Amino acid sequence: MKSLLANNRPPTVLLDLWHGYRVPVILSTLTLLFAVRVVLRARWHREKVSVTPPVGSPKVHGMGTTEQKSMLTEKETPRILSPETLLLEKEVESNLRTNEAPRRQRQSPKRVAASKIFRRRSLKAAPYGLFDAATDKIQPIVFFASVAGSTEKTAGNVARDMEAWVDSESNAALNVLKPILHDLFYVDYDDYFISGPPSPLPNTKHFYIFLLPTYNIDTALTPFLDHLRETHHDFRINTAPLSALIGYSVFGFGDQEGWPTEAEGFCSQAKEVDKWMAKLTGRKRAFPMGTGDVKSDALERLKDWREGVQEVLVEFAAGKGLGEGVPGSGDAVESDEEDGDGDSEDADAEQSKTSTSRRTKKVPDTRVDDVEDLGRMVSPELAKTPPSRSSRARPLAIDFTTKITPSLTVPVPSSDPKPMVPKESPTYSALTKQGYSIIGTHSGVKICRWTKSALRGRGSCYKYSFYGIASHQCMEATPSLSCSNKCVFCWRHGTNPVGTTWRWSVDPPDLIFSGALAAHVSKIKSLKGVPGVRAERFAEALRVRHCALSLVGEPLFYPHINALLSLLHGRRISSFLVCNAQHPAQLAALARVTQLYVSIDASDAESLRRVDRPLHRDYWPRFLACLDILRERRAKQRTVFRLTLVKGFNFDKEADGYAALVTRGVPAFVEIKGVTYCGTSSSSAAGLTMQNVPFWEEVAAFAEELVKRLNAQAESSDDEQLRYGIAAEHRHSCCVLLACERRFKRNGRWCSRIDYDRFFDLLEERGEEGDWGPEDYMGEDTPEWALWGNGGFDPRDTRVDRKGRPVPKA
Ligand SMILES: Cc1cc2nc3c(=O)[nH]c(=O)nc-3n(C[C@H](O)[C@H](O)[C@H](O)COP(=O)(O)O)c2cc1C
Ligand code: SF4
Repeated sequence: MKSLLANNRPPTVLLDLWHGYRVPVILSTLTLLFAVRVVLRARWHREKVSVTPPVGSPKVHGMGTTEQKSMLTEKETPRILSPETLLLEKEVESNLRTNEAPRRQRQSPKRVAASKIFRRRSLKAAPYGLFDAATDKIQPIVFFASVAGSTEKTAGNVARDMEAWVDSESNAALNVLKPILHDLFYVDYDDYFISGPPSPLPNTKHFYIFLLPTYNIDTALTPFLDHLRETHHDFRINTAPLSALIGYSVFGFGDQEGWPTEAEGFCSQAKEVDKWMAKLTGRKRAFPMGTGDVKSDALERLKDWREGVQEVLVEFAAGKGLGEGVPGSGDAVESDEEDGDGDSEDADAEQSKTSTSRRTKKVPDTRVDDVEDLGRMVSPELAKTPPSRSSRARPLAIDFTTKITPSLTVPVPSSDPKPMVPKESPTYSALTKQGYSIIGTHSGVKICRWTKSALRGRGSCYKYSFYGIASHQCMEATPSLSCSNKCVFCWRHGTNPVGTTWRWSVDPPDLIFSGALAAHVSKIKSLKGVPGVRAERFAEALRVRHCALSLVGEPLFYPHINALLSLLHGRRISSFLVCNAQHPAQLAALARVTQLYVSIDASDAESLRRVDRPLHRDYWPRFLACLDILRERRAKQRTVFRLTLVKGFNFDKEADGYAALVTRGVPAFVEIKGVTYCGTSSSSAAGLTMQNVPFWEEVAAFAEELVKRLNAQAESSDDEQLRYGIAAEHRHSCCVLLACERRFKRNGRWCSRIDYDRFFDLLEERGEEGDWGPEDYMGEDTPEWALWGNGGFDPRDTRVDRKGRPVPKA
């Protein structure tokens, strides 16, 4: 054993050495290994960044990947930038122009890093969103996306056109900068779509413009939409992180050959971007989204839209901001609830009661502006009695409604006449709260729900289906808020003044005309941010083409009604005037209107008293006199009886009575419409509930019944003028149109529409008293979709329910 140990001496020495130095050796080795690992790790990371581009990035020339020609032009080939260069580029980013080299692209869904929220703008807290016209400048940024290249090309043209516009002499003083063009595939979303871009120059405020195609397949637009959605849903980011922008607008390109309607996907991605941007900017849609079909009208529509956006920029530059009124909405589908409050007598609140369900509505209005109303509210009995003279407001001035005079001379008002609706009166505040603009002291204008609906492509009123009235170009107005009836179904009970005489000061017609037009256009402008408003309809809506003098009150009450009509016609604005058949003298002296209506709310005296609750004691003779005037007028005017059916009040067994009235007045048309329940206190006091609203089937059956009786009379009296037929329907507002067959059927087809241009030409050429009549300005045939049995909904539009959801086609 000893010899073995002697022979093994060297290992013992090694062991001793190990024991003596093992601690420093182990420590040195560990240190060395750690150092090698650190170095290797650092090198590995650097290589990964440069060799493998982020997922979805354009592939880089000379980096071991192939070039993607379709997405990248030569100029746009990304460079690998040093951190210093990146910083520098960030600073000058806003000044980069078209064809800027892309820095980075994200195509994969965005991952939210915890640090993201604390970036830039929140710390800088720039006074964004507020635009100071004296010091600030607007920087438009045109973002586009393109796969096949057409949008890219168009976007370049848009940027150039805008640049030329900025450079033009007339805009020299505008503080709008030349637009910057960005391809959405290459911008870093975090830079532009979390808190708005950094502003390298002081006082620069950004305006985003989007030009987007739609693809129903995965493209680089998909991650962009994901980014917008995720940013909106990220609870750490405030609800409107892009409110720093002064505004935005979107234009979508699509193909209607493959995707004919929006419901079928036309421009759906542009619509999505528009929706998310509304949310992220806190409703800063500055101009309605435009759309264009690349195979037909895209360029034309784009031009109109661009000009609209430029107008908005001019307004911004002048310090007017997004303008007054509706700021738009971030809601994906906006409820139409606001519209359900009964916008107008003419509003035709959508009520197709084809189903069996009956909605009940609470009775909202308890305002009392008139002592008469109070009495009637507390006592339904009192409501049935005509008002006593003593209960009427004094002073009783000239009752011009009984003054038989062929001319509409201004009545001499009582001494010291007062304004009908003074600014400080409760009536004024009640009406303005309901959305009326009061013009002068006795006139009003209001945007009806159909105008809004048509702007959004959600359907027009029955007057479009029947007569071709473009609802978005229609102004609903009245020159007299006062009325001599208190109809049970009137929307405005308790808010509009009543009386049989004009006892107020009189405003001149030009004040009413220009005031109404200005108020209407300003209200239209305030709708530009509302979701779904169509750019082309918005642009058209700024040019008023029709005026419905039927809002509330009695237009014939206004002493200068003829002068007002002549102002309208002078601007080639058509006039549909609805009167309550209580002012025969004024009706007899009325100048030509495009279409003249008389409300026929009952078929006999007792029923008329219950429904219209007229203030005139001799209401029935007045009513009949008006029918006789209409008969006289029928060769010169398009005359219409408007029947409003109220179940339990005026139509259950009255077809014979109405047939007799039609025989007396022989109107060109009879409109039959189910009442729209307005739920006001006075209507409930009169005993009106939802039960009084007829179903569509009931209205349709009544129309058929009336036609049968009229045609029987035509047979028995051998008078072809009494032969009527059902020319059209608008089922979703429960409305049917009867027309005189002899006059309004051409080659076996109904033609209820109007040639408005021809009407104005005839008025100019042959004059007011000239020998011309309705047949001379008869328009196109009634469209197929509006004919009896076809529903009457404009196929260009999309029907929605009250929550804004598309209604499936029947
Ligand atoms: C595969 C494919 C899917 C498309 N999907 C839609 C669609 O869902 N809705 C639509 O309106 N247009 C659709 N289009 C039409 C494009 O949006 C339209 O051609 C657009 O101009 C393409 O723009 P770009 O050339 O800039 O990529 C589609 C086109 C293609 C080729
Ligand atoms: S006629 Fe004009 S105002 Fe009347 S509901 Fe139709 S669009 Fe509105």
